[in-house]
Amino acid sequence: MDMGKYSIGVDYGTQSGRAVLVEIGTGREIATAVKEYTHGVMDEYLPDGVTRLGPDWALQHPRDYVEVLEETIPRLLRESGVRPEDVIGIGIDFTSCTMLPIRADGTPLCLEPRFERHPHAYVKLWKHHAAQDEANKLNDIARERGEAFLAHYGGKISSEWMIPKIWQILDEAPEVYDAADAMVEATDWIVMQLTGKLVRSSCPAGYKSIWHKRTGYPDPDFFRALHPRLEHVVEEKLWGLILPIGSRAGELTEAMARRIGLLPGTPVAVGNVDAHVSMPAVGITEPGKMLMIIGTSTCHVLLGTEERAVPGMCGVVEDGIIPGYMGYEAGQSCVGDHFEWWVENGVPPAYWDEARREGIGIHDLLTQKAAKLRPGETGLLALDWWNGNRSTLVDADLTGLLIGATLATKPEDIYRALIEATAYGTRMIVETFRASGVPVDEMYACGGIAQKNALMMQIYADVLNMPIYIGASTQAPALGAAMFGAVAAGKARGGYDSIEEAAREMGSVREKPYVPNPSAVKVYDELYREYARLYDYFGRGENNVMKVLKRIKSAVAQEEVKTC
Ligand SMILES: Nc1ncnc2c1ncn2[C@@H]1O[C@H](COP(=O)(O)OP(=O)(O)O)[C@@H](O)[C@H]1O
Ligand SMILES: O=C(CO)[C@@H](O)[C@@H](O)COP(=O)(O)O
Repeated sequence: MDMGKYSIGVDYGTQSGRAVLVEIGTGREIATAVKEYTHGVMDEYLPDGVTRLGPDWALQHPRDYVEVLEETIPRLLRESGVRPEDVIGIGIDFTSCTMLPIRADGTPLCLEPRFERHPHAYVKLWKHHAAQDEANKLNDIARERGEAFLAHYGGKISSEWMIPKIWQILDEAPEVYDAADAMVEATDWIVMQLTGKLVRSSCPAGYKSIWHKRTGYPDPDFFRALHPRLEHVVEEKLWGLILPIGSRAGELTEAMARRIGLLPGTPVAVGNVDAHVSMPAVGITEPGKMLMIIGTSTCHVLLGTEERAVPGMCGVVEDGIIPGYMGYEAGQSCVGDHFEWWVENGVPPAYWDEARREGIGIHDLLTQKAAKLRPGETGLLALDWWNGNRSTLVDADLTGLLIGATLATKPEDIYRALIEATAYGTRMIVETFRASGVPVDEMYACGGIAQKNALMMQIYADVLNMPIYIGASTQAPALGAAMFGAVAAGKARGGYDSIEEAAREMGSVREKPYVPNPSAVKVYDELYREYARLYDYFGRGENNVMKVLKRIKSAVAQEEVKTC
């Protein structure tokens, strides 16, 4: 074993935490460890198995996040033989806005006996969409008041973000709101567990908490207009130093060092977000190159030189991704989740048997079968809104649509149509950026699915009519987090002084991109035009049937709760 220097990155995804130990200088991933969350995503019941959650809820358990550290980091050290003194830094990235109410010392409220059966005391996962009413009211009020911040967020604040989630807690559980000394992003909370102090990251603050590098948070007047008790929400619940990404949040405490096998005093980077952190891991540090991080959902991140208003984007934040640039984000709320839904609910036993016989996963079986179909052959077209629309409509109340099914439609036809729908959704986002004056010249992809599903990447190349470059790492977010860990350590300790330097040495893409096939491009152009018509028809108010159905469903659910 040579005595190089190493950094650890921990990527907190939707279903698991993944840690990598990376060699400084080469970006070589020496060891990887994955821990599925013990409680997974809680969307029906609390851990007691009886406390029922409402529609659109999605919670997590904060203890699972600490377990990830305790299990994966010692495993990395054991398997690699790397000495703790050669680990010069740690970086974290997380899904976002994944948030929780805590006491001032960092204790999550859900760990207190008084609150363990209280849904609002748990972590609200990014895809918790039950704050849509609050998001709608917030957007109406912000529009009426002519709030300038709306332009930084594509004209709408999403129900996935911090302020609607805090407001939902206040509306539905004022006792939890009162007991919370702070509301924090999970990325900042886990960094607090490592360092013992609360430091907020400028990245989620900028994208998810309406914080701006130059102007700070919105005025108390705005918050008072939402709810009188929110007037001082910033001082009361969002306090804490905000540091830019790329800085050091602090050092590993004695207590945590003992639990995870590293040395106390190891530098810890300011927390980051899983999408944004991936850009340097793919080696991107300049404008015009859009990166798709494809997993449970997809995030699209892009650098620009000017702050433009792009309708329905998630946001533009100065220094939000790479210092010195405007960082743009857009996204799709379900991509892998979309395929998972189909696999779990629509695929007959015969297909599962076949996958077992062949010794492959069900996704691989469906992908193999779908790959035999030509573009257009299924006769199907879908809208990719099974978990709402994150960009460009920013509406969690939109739902899925499949059109063209017949008695001859097969499971792989639908699987392919769902893949194609996500590709059209991405094309809609790319076209919206371009139409708003933000160039998108090249496309990149990373994340679990980009690595696993070649058919899907080929369909994206064909639908977008652009080559798709794939990040070389199988764990791009964790690699990016490790790179930020190395920057937190700094050159003097064997790391880097800037993320650009780290990206040059440690970030990379696979040699061969997926290239568009001209005959497929032609068919997909025609199908995309139909997709765009359906998108406008169901998404921009001409036909609100999706919302009507949701309203009826929610009324029935409330009726059921009353009669229980
Ligand atoms: N071969 C595959 N093709 C398409 N989707 C897949 C495949 N294998 C798994 N998935 C989907 O990928 C998602 C998990 O993505 P991943 O990037 O591993 O995790 P995360 O979203 O937690 O970061 C799941 O929703 C699953 O349905
Ligand atoms: O919204 C963001 C980042 O802004 C993501 O954290 C969220 O889409 C979840 O990502 P994953 O699908 O779990 O990779």
